[in-house]
Amino acid sequence: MNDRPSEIVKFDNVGLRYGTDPEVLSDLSFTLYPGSFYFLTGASGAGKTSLLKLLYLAQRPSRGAIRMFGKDMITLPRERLPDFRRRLGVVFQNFRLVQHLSAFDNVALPLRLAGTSETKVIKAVSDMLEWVGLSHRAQAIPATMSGGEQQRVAIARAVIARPQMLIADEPTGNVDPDMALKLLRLFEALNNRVGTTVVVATHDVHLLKKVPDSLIMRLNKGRLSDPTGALKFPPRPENKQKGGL
Ligand SMILES: Nc1ncnc2c1ncn2[C@@H]1O[C@H](COP(=O)(O)OP(=O)(O)OP(=O)(O)O)[C@@H](O)[C@H]1O
Repeated sequence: MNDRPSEIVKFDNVGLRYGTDPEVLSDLSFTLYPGSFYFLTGASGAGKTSLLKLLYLAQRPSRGAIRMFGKDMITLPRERLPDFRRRLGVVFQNFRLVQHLSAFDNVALPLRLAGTSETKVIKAVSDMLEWVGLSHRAQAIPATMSGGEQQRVAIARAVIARPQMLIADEPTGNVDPDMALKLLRLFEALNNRVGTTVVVATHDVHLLKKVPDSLIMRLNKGRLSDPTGALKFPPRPENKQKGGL
């Protein structure tokens, strides 16, 4: 039985200010649908990271309503947030790898937290490291890795447990164009085969054209526009959720 909500995220008139500063996000009203692939674009300082922080529940809005997974996130008790965060895979702009753990153990974290058997962890993490071209760096700790390598570890960690929603902040900012495309294909595979809703913030306009079915959200000085109009009539990806990654 499919008990997934018909919308995964709903923002209604959301605003965000830091302290007493003017709002950095204003009047955001939009819906994200399960299984869709969204790009969030906008100039530096437009508010992309701030919007992603609201999505990955690191920040509460100053006003407005946010529903995620069918629940009101504004009134949700703080102690229930971890339940919802576990459904999300997040690629942070500054990676946030655990510095004393190897690449392998960083990627394994979400599976081990979920109680996955060690045999399955070894297979899944080895396959994932191979996909992102880091098999030979499995035992390296983050401080000895390049920015691009750390970024790939962060991406592998975010997708390994097949989250319901993947939120990625400039996930290809530190890799060359070939690797950027490969990582995008990984997100697409997760989106197509597992049905993960994907939200990727990027400056890179070339990236947008690489995912034909993607929807574009554009931020300009904290306000959202929808240049393709697609957000108003989001596709219902009934043909997704076909199988494993
Ligand atoms: N913790 C904070 N405290 C105060 N102001 C902040 C904070 N985080 C972000 N801002 C301000 O909010 C605005 C939006 O920043 P944000 O990082 O969300 O934009 P962005 O579009 O992600 O930028 P970039 O592409 O450069 O990462 C900026 O004016 C920034 O200075």
